[in-house]
This record gives sequence, structure tokens and C-alpha cells, in this order.
Amino acid sequence: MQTEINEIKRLIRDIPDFPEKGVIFKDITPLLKNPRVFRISLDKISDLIDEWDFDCIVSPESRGFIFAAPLAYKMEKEFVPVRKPGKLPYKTYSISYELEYGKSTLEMHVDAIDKGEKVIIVDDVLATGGTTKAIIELVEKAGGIVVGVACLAELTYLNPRQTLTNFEIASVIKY
Ligand SMILES: O=P(O)(O)OC[C@H]1O[C@H](OP(=O)(O)OP(=O)(O)O)[C@H](O)[C@@H]1O
Ligand SMILES: Nc1ncnc2[nH]cnc12
Repeated sequence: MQTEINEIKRLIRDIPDFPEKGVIFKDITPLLKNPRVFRISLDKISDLIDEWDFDCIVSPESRGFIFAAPLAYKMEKEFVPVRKPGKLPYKTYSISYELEYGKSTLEMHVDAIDKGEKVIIVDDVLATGGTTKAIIELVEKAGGIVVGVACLAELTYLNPRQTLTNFEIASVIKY
């Protein structure tokens, strides 16, 4: 329903020039303070991916976890955390990548995904798609199959779909 989408949009705040000049940061913290609308936003993501065939949700810390873990609970799927360097205790695959505001590295446990397992990637914001592309590489290195990407907000002006050709993408809100 359009009114629900508007309610979600009203609770995502624009912060200009954060964390660097020229970036309009989509701040989801007001949304997290509203339990009803936070719940609606999770339900909207799950509605969009309800028909997708997958067993596992893979997601990057830290904002990705906020949406991915409750979705895994609601949809009864596995949850695999992708973390910043040095946080995961077992052997990891590691990848360096670029996102809208800089460079970073992500890691995933080498045994987190079974060979041939179907996974989706969940995040709060899909901006350049750099983070998601890096996670796809980690999943494929582990032998998994990425069937789609789901997010709350997609920044279409940064053209993430150009980076993520060949993948289904579901977003609740497009800017
Ligand atoms: O599409 P991209 O350009 O790659 O950007 C999207 C990513 O950037 C943000 O994470 P960030 O690295 O800022 O970490 P955080 O979740 O810990 O704030 C966001 O949560 C996504 O994971
Ligand atoms: N503009 C933005 N707002 C929030 N999260 C982001 N991640 C990458 N770009 C972002």
C-alpha cells in the first residue's frame, strides 16, 4: 500500500555530506524507533521475496543484520553473517571492495555455505552495489548460488543494477 511506503519513507532521514562531502546518507535510525513501521518494512521485504527459492540469507554487518536476522526468523531460513575483518573466529574467505564512500574488506566463514546451496543477500541500503557484488564473490567462492538480492532502499541514481546484472533484485523503496 502506498501509504505504508510513505510511512517508511518519512522515517528514513537524509543526512547531507555524511560520512563525506557529496553523499546523501539514508539514515534508518528513525525507522528503527517506530516498531510498527519497522515491522511493516520487514513484512514488505518478505512479501517481495516470498516466492524466491532459497535456504539461506547472507548479510553484511552492521546495518544489514538489522533487517536480515529478523527476516531469517520470520521466513525460517539460515542466517550467515558477513563481517568486517578480524571479527569472525574460524577460517574465512576475504574480499576487498569499494562502496559509495570508500574502500573496505569483508569476511565470511569458509564453511558457512554448503556446496550448491541457494542463498539471497539482504541489506538495508543498496547504493553502488559494491558491497553486494563482493558478497556474491564470497558466496560463489564457497560454492553457493546467489538467487537474488533484497534490500529496504535502493539508490537508483548510483546504478547498482549495472553492477549486479544477472541477479534478481527486490527493493521496497527506490530513490
Ligand atoms: O552499495 P554500496 O555502495 O556497497 O553500499 C551499501 C552498503 O553500505 C552500507 O554499509 P557500511 O559499509 O556503511 O557499513 P555499516 O552497515 O556498518 O554502516 C550499507 O549498510 C550497505 O551494506
Ligand atoms: N547514501 C547512503 N546512505 C546509507 N547507506 C549507504 N551505504 C552506501 N551509501 C549509502
